[in-house]
Amino acid sequence: MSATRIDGKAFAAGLRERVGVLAEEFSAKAGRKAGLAVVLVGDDPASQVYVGSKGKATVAANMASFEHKLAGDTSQADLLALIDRLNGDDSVDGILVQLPLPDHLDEQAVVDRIVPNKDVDGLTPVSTGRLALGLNGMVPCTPLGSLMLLKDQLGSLEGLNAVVIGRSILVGKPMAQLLLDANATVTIAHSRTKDLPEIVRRADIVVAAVGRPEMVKRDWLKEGATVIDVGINRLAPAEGETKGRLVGDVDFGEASEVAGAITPVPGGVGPMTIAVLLRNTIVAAHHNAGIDLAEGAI
Ligand SMILES: NC(=O)C1=CN([C@@H]2O[C@H](COP(=O)(O)OP(=O)(O)OC[C@H]3O[C@@H](n4cnc5c(N)ncnc54)[C@H](OP(=O)(O)O)[C@@H]3O)[C@@H](O)[C@H]2O)C=CC1
Ligand SMILES: Nc1nc(=O)c2c([nH]1)NC[C@@H]1CN(c3ccc(C(=O)N[C@@H](CCC(=O)O)C(=O)O)cc3)C=[N+]21
Repeated sequence: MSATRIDGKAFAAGLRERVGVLAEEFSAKAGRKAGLAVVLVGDDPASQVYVGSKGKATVAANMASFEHKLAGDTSQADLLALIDRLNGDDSVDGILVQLPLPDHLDEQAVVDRIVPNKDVDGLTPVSTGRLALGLNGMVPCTPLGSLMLLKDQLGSLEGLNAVVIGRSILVGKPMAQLLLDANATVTIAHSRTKDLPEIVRRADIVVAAVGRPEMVKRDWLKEGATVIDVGINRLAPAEGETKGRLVGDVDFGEASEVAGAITPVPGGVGPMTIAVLLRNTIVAAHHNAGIDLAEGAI
């Protein structure tokens, strides 16, 4: 049996298209474009690429993109001062600080400084608290994009056993919360989990968000399971390659033989993250400008 390949890239393109239409209408009503500011500290080449592609996608969706690239030795005070400036700038609707930050910076203090109504990454205490309480609010992009793919694939998630591998604030925890809200039965696994393959074998839904290349193997999966591979790992270049291959946390070749459906890397969750970031930004822009956006409009 060969699994259905879940085409995140195509789903994301559709979402970006709808965001683009809403953004066009927003500009006409508000007399300004919706704006997203992305802050990058240091010159990690992979992060540079993400920031560049986010910027292009933002402009393509009829929104304004503000990129702030700061030196790797930027001080906490200077970074907080930039956040304060963006908080007070009416042309900025969303602020994303690319994580991880260099070690000398206090990540949570920086994220906490973002005003909740511009928290398009859903990482401030207000956003995480609202998600925990089941209230409307900004939801982190990768988990929300993953949930969209799951609902598209499966319809109702009610009563399904879901195993999330990883418990980060950015991915694992909010993913588990969303699955719980969708009435799945949720298990969260992490680096101290015992008998991980056995736990994963019980799952109808597996979300892998670990950061370990091709960790999840064929015999970890129940026949027909739906697999969401969040991992983005760059392998070392093979002979004759200049750049190593990009792989997920799941061994795609093996898993495809048992899973019912699976997201590829690249072309799965990654493009959804960017599309949902734009979606969150247009939602924030409507709130910030006091313009109604119908429930379920996007
Ligand atoms: N596709 C996309 O859009 C995105 C992809 N990513 C990718 O997703 C992956 C995870 O990202 P993120 O959540 O930020 O990573 P973190 O490093 O913050 O978290 C990794 C989690 O995996 C757990 N873990 C580590 N090793 C094991 C193991 N051997 N067995 C079980 N659990 C383990 C850790 O457990 P513990 O808590 O005990 O340390 C931790 O909870 C990365 O590859 C990242 O690049 C991230 C964001 C967006
Ligand atoms: N505050 C914060 N929020 C984030 O959401 C965040 C972050 N920090 N730090 C880094 C991770 C990583 N991340 C990705 C987004 C898109 C792709 C993506 O589009 N990937 C393409 C391939 C890209 C390529 O070829 O390099 C794909 O999977 O098809 C990947 C990874 C967001 N992150």
